[in-house]
Amino acid sequence: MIWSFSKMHGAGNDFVVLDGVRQSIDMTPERARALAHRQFGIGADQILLVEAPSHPEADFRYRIFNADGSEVEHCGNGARCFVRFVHEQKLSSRNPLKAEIATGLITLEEADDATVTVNMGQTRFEPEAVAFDTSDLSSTRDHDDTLWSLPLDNGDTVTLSLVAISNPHAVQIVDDVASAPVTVQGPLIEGHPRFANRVNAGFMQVVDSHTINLRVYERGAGETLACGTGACAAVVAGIRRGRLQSPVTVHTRGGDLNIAWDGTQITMRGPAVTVFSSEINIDRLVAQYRNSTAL
Ligand SMILES: N[C@@H](CCC[C@H](N)C(=O)O)C(=O)O
Repeated sequence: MIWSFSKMHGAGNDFVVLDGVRQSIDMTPERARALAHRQFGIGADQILLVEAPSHPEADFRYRIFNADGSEVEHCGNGARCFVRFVHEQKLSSRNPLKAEIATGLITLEEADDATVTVNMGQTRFEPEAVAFDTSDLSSTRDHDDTLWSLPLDNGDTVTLSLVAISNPHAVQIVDDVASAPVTVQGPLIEGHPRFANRVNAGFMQVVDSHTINLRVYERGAGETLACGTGACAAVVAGIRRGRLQSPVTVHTRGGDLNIAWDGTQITMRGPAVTVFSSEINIDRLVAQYRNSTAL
């Protein structure tokens, strides 16, 4: 079966985007892994699938698969690419658009300067919202936030803010993102047994009250050049901790994102870029991927 796709990125967080409205796409974890593989596939942090909605108020349903094949609740950089894709592929000229994600509806608007603004939906802070087991763990208060001290397997203890932007995030403040132990602590936090559904691990350096530097070790994808929901989670955590004021410019390794939070609504503005569009034989790709001796 031949699938048309676009290769896109939002601040360097890259995607294979598929139109499941005009073509029949049966996505499986293995197909997502094969498409996302950097050597044996097209290569992507996430696979995005645009489908017809089931919600009466939505224009489309927007589904997200991590590079490891897991289907997840939200993807901020992907949401911006989703709108650009829908407009470029002439699936709809509507602007703004409403998209159905796993936890509800999000609103997205493309601007004349080629940026996209997304109203990111609900924000929650209870440990249950990120499926975090707090039993016998110590916590402290920092302004409006609760910080959890989590011992890691390597002997480090990290101090985490918990934020769900539909998907789960654990954010810590570090002195310097360049030297932060992202690749050591990231996988230990991501796969910590206290997070029943794993978690995205954010490392935020506060530059001033309207600026942060951010790196995120993403659940199911490893460290990416940018994470949109991670940027939202970091900004919300920083505001709740009294370190930041809305709006905030988030410098990531792949570019800048602008995040605003009024205590209820969180919006993200940033770029969405199409690299190329092409076609792939998905059955042949998966067969080659299965036969690869290197995996
Ligand atoms: N890159 C994304 C987030 C993608 C999903 C995440 N890895 C998860 O598992 O929740 C973004 O831009 O938000």
